[in-house]
Amino acid sequence: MAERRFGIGYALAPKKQQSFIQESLVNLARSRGIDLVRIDTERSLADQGPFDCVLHKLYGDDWKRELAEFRVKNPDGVIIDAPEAIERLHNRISMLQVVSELRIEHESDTFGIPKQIVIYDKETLFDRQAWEGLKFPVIAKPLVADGSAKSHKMALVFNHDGLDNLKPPIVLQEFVNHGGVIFKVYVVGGYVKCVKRKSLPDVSEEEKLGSLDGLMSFSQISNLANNERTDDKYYKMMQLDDTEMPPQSFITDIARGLQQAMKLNLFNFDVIRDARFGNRYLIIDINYFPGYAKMPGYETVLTDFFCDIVQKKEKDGVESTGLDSYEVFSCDDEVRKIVSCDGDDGGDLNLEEENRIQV
Ligand SMILES: O=P(O)(O)O[C@@H]1[C@@H](OP(=O)(O)O)[C@H](OP(=O)(O)O)[C@H](O)[C@H](OP(=O)(O)O)[C@H]1OP(=O)(O)O
Ligand SMILES: Nc1ncnc2c1ncn2[C@@H]1O[C@H](COP(=O)(O)OP(=O)(O)O)[C@@H](O)[C@H]1O
Ligand SMILES: [Mg+2]
Ligand SMILES: [Mg+2]
Repeated sequence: MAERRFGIGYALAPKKQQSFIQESLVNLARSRGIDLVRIDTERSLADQGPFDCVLHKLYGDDWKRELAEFRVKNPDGVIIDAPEAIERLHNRISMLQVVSELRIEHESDTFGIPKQIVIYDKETLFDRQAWEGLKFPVIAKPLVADGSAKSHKMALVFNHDGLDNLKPPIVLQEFVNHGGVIFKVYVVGGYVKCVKRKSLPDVSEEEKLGSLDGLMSFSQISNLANNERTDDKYYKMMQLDDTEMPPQSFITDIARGLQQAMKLNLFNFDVIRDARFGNRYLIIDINYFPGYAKMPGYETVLTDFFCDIVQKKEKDGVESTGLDSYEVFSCDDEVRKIVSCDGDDGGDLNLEEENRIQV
């Protein structure tokens, strides 16, 4: 009998497609019975395929409608992941709210998020009362995290003078010294991998007091222009060798907790270790469908995941995958309100190029 083959359609932005859909991944998947097929976003999704599974990272209501139509016409198809679940990550407040709701006990380590406030208008930005409990320096982040270059444009703000350059809606988050190294935890279904990356350097007491500009801007600090991130040379170059990793079981528990709470399979989160304590970890960012190609052995990890999904679906039906795509996650009205901020209201830090941090 001919081997049963499975079709997985992918809908990705061109840059993402280029980095993720590598020949090595396509070939490995094919050798294990899975055909990765590009979805033509100019045509109706429901008219393409047939797909056992749809993999996607696209934004907007049109795309959500395409997925809804696909779901109606293909009740057996799996959508990874549900657009409603992904939307939580498009807003830097709702993104981290889920962390505060996790209950994980660990003998020696604790976790949380940095102190932060959301600012919707200039008036509140300069209102000292709104700032109660928050200390300089702070990082100003655009409220919306929609994958645009603008949504990654941040500023380290040292004092009130630095506030003039900010354009709400923004999140102001306390900057926490963490030894210049960030931990990125990649999750693919049941797989969890933690790697080290370069981060912003610590800020000394003198720098806190002496900054003339009041603000320095930066963007995507943990991403290098060159691609050599996974080998020994990279770690030496970045002097990451000496940094101790967080306990694996602790990180895995957080990853599983986040996965269950968010109902997502493909994401990563950024963690820093608070230099004041050494056993206190802070989650600062969660990203949907991150740059997996940077993960060592990504082809095998992703192919294993694809096989797992289609086999579960084949054996026990779509419900068994745990990926019923239109299950809307429960959230309160406030979250619902702030996650639905489409359009050009994502805040813009409006920063001068000369303020860029050199690392
Ligand atoms: O492109 P890459 O490989 O740098 O991946 C980006 C991620 O880098 P990471 O894997 O965390 O190092 C990146 O993570 P950070 O936000 O930089 O922590 C984002 O996930 C980014 O997606 P988006 O622009 O937020 O939609 C990711 O960009 P897209 O590939 O999804 O455009
Ligand atoms: N609260 C914080 N304290 C210290 N450094 C931070 C903090 N928040 C962010 N950073 C630094 O800024 C970088 C970008 O912030 P992040 O929230 O991850 O945004 P992005 O979505 O663009 O990756 C992080 O990788 C880290 O180096
Ligand atoms: Mg990040
Ligand atoms: Mg991010």
